[in-house]
Amino acid sequence: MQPARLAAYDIACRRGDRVLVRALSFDLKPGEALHLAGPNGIGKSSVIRILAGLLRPAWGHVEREGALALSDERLALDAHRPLGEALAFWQRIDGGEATRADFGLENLRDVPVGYLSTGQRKRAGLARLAASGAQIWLLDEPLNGLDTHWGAAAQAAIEAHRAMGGIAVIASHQPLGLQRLRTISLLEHLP
Ligand SMILES: Nc1ncnc2c1ncn2[C@@H]1O[C@H](COP(=O)(O)OP(=O)(O)OP(=O)(O)O)[C@@H](O)[C@H]1O
Repeated sequence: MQPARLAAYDIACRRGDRVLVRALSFDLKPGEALHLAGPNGIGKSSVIRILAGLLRPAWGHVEREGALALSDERLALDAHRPLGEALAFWQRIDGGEATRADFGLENLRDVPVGYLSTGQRKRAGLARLAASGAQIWLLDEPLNGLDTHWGAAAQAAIEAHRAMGGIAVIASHQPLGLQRLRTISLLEHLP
């Protein structure tokens, strides 16, 4: 894996006519993880979209070195295809290697993506992320909809990614059980 880096310099986030977050800076190197914390509506998803390059910061800038993959509530898999086919299709496009992370999807490979339950959809999204080969993972509420077992499996997959030199940014209002985790509360970055 090429050395990755993700850094934010004095970022401000505006949505509509409201500034949500200001003066947010960090610098993440291989193996590091950041938890963006804060209550509903504070701007966690908006910051993730800025880091992904999908939303322009009102101020400041982001520097990325390495490929980036995003997992959020929008499942990036074709709803009408069987899950196994949908994952294989994107794995060919994304060009990643087969992942060892187990999201318990083996028995669901013939089920159309659109029929998956909330937790199964979340696991499918994480499986696509894990198979992408991207060094930088952006995860927006990765534990939402997951039971205790699969919540722990998702966090184990993040730890395995870090152990291989990957970077993870996790936006979540829930506590996380990751090692050496840096936490930034967006409550400390209100305008
Ligand atoms: N396109 C938009 N235009 C204007 N306001 C928006 C837009 N998208 C989101 N917002 C507002 O920005 C604020 C932050 O939303 P965001 O989804 O980033 O918060 P969050 O911290 O991720 O919340 P949650 O924990 O509920 O997912 C909310 O008040 C939301 O209504």
